[in-house]
Amino acid sequence: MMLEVRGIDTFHGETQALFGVSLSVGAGEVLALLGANGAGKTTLIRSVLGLTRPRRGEIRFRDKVITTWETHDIARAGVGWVPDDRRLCPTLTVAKNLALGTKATAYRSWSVAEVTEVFTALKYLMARDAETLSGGEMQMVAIGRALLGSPGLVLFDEPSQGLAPKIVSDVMAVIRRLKAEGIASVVVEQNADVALSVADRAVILSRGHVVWQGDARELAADHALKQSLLGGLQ
Ligand SMILES: Nc1ncnc2c1ncn2[C@@H]1O[C@H](COP(=O)(O)OP(=O)(O)OP(=O)(O)O)[C@@H](O)[C@H]1O
Repeated sequence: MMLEVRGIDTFHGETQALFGVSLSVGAGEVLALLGANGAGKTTLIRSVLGLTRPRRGEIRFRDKVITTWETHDIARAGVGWVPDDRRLCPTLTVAKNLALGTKATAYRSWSVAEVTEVFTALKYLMARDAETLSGGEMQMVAIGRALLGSPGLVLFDEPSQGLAPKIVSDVMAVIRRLKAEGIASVVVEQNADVALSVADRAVILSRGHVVWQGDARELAADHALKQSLLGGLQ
């Protein structure tokens, strides 16, 4: 198993955001993590990354308990992150932003040439400061940076948010390519149909609780189930 989250309770101050949440992601598996605003999706990602630590429960990555590891050690173990707000260094060039994310792990390394092969537009943007990029271009840099970090698992937080349909489909193609190479992904999405189009399995959170988990295709095909679980979110 690539990632196993077992019964975590995570708080922001005194406010509990996750209640006994458990989920798992196998090698090369794509998990869609769905739910309304405030359901706890980002908190789950932050818990895995050691940014907001769970008070109870356990997180394992490749059978190692990482619950109390430092964030940089979790990254070095092969957990990649594409944050919803991209988190680029605004006054550094695209090339420097990509270089900052580059590291070796136990997983396959990516070259800048491979990243620009995936996102061809990046080739012509290398010398531009990150703050001058469009939202879609920033997202490509954020994903490229995650790939250059040689991940075995990538946590995508709202990858389609604010992007044109063409870029959304490029991003989903990257997730499929990662899968073909055995790299697992967790895809947090407000847009359920986009995430379900690439996912093997889905987990739905509601107010910090897992309320459904199962086969992504089954959920995608069952309009009534989607409606009852996700309401207007599809
Ligand atoms: N820094 C914080 N301080 C206090 N409460 C927080 C903080 N971050 C999140 N929360 C609360 O924790 C709960 C879960 O939030 P979280 O951001 O994980 O949800 P989400 O599913 O990612 O939502 P969204 O789709 O809106 O990003 C919400 O009730 C939110 O208000």
